[in-house]
Parts: sequence; structure tokens; C-alpha cells
Amino acid sequence: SSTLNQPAHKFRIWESFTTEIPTQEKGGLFIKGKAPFISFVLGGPGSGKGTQCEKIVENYGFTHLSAGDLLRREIASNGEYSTMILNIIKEGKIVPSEVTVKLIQKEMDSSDSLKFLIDGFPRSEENRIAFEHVIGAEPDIVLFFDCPEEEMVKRVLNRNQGRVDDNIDTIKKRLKVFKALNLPVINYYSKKGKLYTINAVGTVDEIFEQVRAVLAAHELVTG
Ligand SMILES: Nc1ncnc2c1ncn2[C@@H]1O[C@H](COP(=O)(O)OP(=O)(O)O)[C@@H](O)[C@H]1O
Ligand SMILES: O=c1ccn([C@@H]2O[C@H](COP(=O)(O)OP(=O)(O)O)[C@@H](O)[C@H]2O)c(=O)[nH]1
Ligand SMILES: [Mg+2]
Repeated sequence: SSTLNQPAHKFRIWESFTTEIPTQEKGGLFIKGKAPFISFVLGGPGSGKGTQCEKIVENYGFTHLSAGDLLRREIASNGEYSTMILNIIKEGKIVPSEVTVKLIQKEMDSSDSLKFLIDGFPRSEENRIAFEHVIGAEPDIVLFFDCPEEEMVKRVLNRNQGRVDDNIDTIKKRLKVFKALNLPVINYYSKKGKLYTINAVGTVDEIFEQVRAVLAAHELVTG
């Protein structure tokens, strides 16, 4: 489709105007001749991002990158940033963009996928800008799971995955951070005409029908 060709087309134009070798960070995906479709998946804590991403993967074969999962994997690896990341997650704050974008970049660069779901990122305008600079791409669409706070709190407290941040104190902090830092990102994509708001209340299947409609409009449901 024309959407899928767009980034590659842009890159070829850019390439013809410069003799410089692109930096390793910038546009790595395009250097490999790939022009993947990228969807960011946003919504407050417990809004159902991860659950719906799993459904999208099952049905349409996207590659799912959960920023939170990548950070939790990094904690478990006991690397140089493990303690720092753990402390930030416990406080419901946002890990420095440098760390998160690097983890996402590593996954994207080592994948041959042409369809990525980036779940729970960008969580701030700083995150968003860092992604644009480092990856050299913007999302094609942004799915926003819109859910009332009481419902999000209820779901997170029932999640039962042993997460250090699924307690009432941290949830309150995360909701504040969501409103202060993530809503501006959502507004940004709304103004750009890339935002698709999904009513995140209802059964998992009811919500997935709305997601399906958005993906169908982008011709992403065939393979
Ligand atoms: N539509 C839904 N109705 C009720 N519970 C849900 C729904 N979707 C997800 N959940 C549950 O709510 C919790 C949070 O969902 P999750 O997908 O982890 O959200 P997020 O990734 O946005 O934090 C999980 O325990 C999940 O099973
Ligand atoms: O890009 C990201 C994604 C997650 N987080 C941290 O990881 C936590 C859990 O994120 P996740 O997306 O897993 O939570 P969810 O919204 O799915 O409940 C967040 O509260 C943040 O502290 C972060 O700093 N940057
Ligand atoms: Mg999640």
C-alpha cells in the first residue's frame, strides 16, 4: 500500500541529496531497506494495551514491543541500569529516553518484521522526540485506549503479575504522570491526524472489534 512505501520513498529522496553516510542510529531500519508500519499503543496503566496487543499479534502477526516489558527484562538481567530502572518503575516515573529508546532500537534493528506495535511508549514528549531522532521514523498510527480512572485502578489491582508497581500508591503516581506527561503526546498525535481513540471499556472482544476496524482502514488485516 502507499502507506507502507512512504518512509522508503522519503528516504530515497533524502539519500539523493546527501553523500554523507547516515549515522548508525538514524534510520537504521531504512538502511536495511525496510520501511515498517509502526503503531504506537498508548493508554493509562491498566487500560488494556498489553491485552489488545496480544490479540493483534494473534490475528495479524505484528511484532509486539512492550517498553515496560523491555525495561523489566533489563532489570532482571542485572545490568548497569537495573537498579535505576527498578527505582523509577517503583515510583511510577519515566525512565530516561536514552535507555528506553536504545532497548526499542535493538529490538527493531534485529527484527525483519514489517509491522511493529510499540506498547506503552512514548510516555512523554521527550520520549517521543528521542524516538524520532534515534530511530528516524514516526508512527503511522497511534492507538489510544481511553479508560476511566476507576476502571484502570480496579484492573491494575487485580492484575496479579507480581509487578512492583501494581499497588495503590504507585498507581496513584502513575495516573498523575500519565496525565501530566502522556496526555500531551496523545494531543500531539491527535493534531497530526494519527490518533485513533478506542473506548477501552467493555469485553476484550468488543474492544478488539474497534481495533480491527482501525487496522482494516489501514489495510493491515490481510497479512
Ligand atoms: N476489557 C477488559 N475488561 C476487563 N479486564 C481487562 C480488560 N482488558 C484487560 N483486562 C485486564 O486488566 C489488567 C490490565 O490489562 P493490561 O493489558 O495489562 O493493561 P495495560 O498494558 O494497559 O496496563 C489485566 O489483568 C487484564 O487481564
Ligand atoms: O516507555 C516507558 C515505558 C514504561 N516505563 C516505566 O515502566 C512502568 C510500567 O510500564 P508498562 O507499560 O509496563 O505499564 P502498563 O501501562 O502496561 O501498566 C511505567 O510506569 C514506567 O515507570 C517507562 O519509564 N518508559
Ligand atoms: Mg502493559
